[in-house]
Amino acid sequence: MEISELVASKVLDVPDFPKPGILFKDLMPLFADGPAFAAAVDAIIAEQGADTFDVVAGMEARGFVIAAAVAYATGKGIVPVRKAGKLPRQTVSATYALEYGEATLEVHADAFLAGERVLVVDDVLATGGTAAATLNLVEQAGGRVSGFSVVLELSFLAGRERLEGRPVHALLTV
Ligand SMILES: O=P(O)(O)OC[C@H]1O[C@H](OP(=O)(O)OP(=O)(O)O)[C@H](O)[C@@H]1O
Ligand SMILES: Nc1ncnc2[nH]cnc12
Repeated sequence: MEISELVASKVLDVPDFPKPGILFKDLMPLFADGPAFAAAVDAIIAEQGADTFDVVAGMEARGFVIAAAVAYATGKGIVPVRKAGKLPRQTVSATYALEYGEATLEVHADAFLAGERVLVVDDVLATGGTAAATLNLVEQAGGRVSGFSVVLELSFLAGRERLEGRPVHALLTV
């Protein structure tokens, strides 16, 4: 089965969550299925190339699931990009709008070596607010974004346009 079909078969649509009018794409069935989760992680690594990055960054919370698996499978480290107030040392931060609200993300100011190649991964690309903020934070903290992968892209929310021509890999675009 194609990876896009596999992902499609493991995503549940939940209407009106977390707010009326939002169609929430729930990826928990994909995460809970061992072979399907492994196939998704392997597909992200294959499309990016394991030798194209030095470290993996993932956004709290669902991005951590993918990022940790990609990091472990490739023998790289993981840098968590966290919601405000969670990191103990000096941070760089960005506030942004997402499909159903607003959030602030932070990363430690010394999280990356100068010029380190950083693969950014998340579960969903919706409006692109989270992704745009994260890519900027990685660069503010001294890293170089080598690629950005998501499991699922919601193209009707135009997240790609917000990323101003940066390449995005999605296992499934709907
Ligand atoms: O493209 P955007 O409109 O920014 O939306 C995408 C983001 O929204 C979700 O995270 P959320 O902030 O809901 O947090 P969670 O992972 O903690 O559930 C998702 O995991 C992405 O990070
Ligand atoms: N519709 C949606 N479903 C799941 N995660 C999301 N993150 C932002 N919008 C989302």
